[in-house]
Amino acid sequence: MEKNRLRIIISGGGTGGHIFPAISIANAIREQNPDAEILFVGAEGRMEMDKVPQAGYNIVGLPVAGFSRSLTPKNLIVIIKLIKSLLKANRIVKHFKPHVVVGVGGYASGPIVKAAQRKGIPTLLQEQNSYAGVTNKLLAKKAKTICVAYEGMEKYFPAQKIILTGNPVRQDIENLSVTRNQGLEHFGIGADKKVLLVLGGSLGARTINQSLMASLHFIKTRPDIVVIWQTGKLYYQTVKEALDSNPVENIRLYDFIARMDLAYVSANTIISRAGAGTISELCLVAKPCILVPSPNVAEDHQTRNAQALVSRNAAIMIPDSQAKEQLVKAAFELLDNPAEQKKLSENIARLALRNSAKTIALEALKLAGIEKNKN
Ligand SMILES: CC(=O)N[C@H]1[C@@H](OP(=O)(O)OP(=O)(O)OC[C@H]2O[C@@H](n3ccc(=O)[nH]c3=O)[C@H](O)[C@@H]2O)O[C@H](CO)[C@@H](O)[C@@H]1O
Repeated sequence: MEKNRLRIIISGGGTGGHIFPAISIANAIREQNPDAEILFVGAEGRMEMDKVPQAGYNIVGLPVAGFSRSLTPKNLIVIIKLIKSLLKANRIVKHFKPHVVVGVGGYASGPIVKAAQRKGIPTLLQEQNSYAGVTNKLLAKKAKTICVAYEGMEKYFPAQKIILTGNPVRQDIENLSVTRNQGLEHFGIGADKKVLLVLGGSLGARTINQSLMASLHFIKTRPDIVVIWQTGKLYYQTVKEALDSNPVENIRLYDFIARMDLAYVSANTIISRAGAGTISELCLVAKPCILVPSPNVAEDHQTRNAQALVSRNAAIMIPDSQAKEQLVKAAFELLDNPAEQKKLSENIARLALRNSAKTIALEALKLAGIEKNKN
């Protein structure tokens, strides 16, 4: 460790929704300050322990785990792990001596941000959702800056600390540089077709998959529409086998789509879960969409994310419980209604927030005592 180098810890993870923004913030800090020493702190055994090194950063894991919502003896183990994590977090902070610590939510950010706050090191929180997670709410009291993606977050955090930055989005999606024709070619779709893109978040969505499975005969009746369908890794094989025995020409099936930029430019309408990162992208690419919030997330935060759009006529929402009957029919109706598509796409575009990773990086540098030019 060099004495004069800027040192920053970025902590959190769990799902793609936390890790991708964390990596974007790190990249933006590096761009501003190429010498900065950046250390990630994640949860042992979680996705960040692979994804962060792949992105070229060092990561240390804490033995932290989540509490079970019901009273079970397992929670005793969780408490022991939490104590161990707090001790390890203290050691990391003592040894690495960060100038600032950034927490993006998820298990690991709790102990490390807390350890930094106890030592008087400035901390910055990033909340991706329109509803604050428990960890971020607890850490907010002593945090210096809280970067959020939705208006109205003073319900959860002290208003004077909040900065509306939006969620970091990959460059190739924020500044789309591909054409629709390139997209259609990539997915093997004719230029005269309408495209429905179906997304289930980084892990895939069971209900959305079941809704499409239940509508295969209906999809077949519309050869003018092509469906690009992302199932998620877990569900891919089952769906593929069903389609192998009952082929549907106008479906393109994927477990995960690497080129989301090409998928977005191709789409006329999108069906999606309401994860915060995906919503930030939908605002930037300004596409009409139908959101089916996952009912399986903490405090039903995806419904709140979706409502923030629906209340501004910027998206349609269908509850998970009604998706099987309504989803595909509603999507095809929207595909057949250019005026409604135009209205939704104009309204969702108004909610787009740009340059989020850079803005957050500049705020972190400010806390570290380094002022940078905003342009
Ligand atoms: C089940 C769960 O816990 N979901 C949470 C998780 O969502 P999840 O991990 O699904 O994350 P988001 O919706 O925020 O982001 C998904 C990211 O994966 C990318 N992508 C997705 C599919 C694909 O085929 N290819 C691809 O690259 C998207 O472009 C996007 O960048 O974190 C979000 C942010 O805290 C939360 O709002 C979600 O509630």
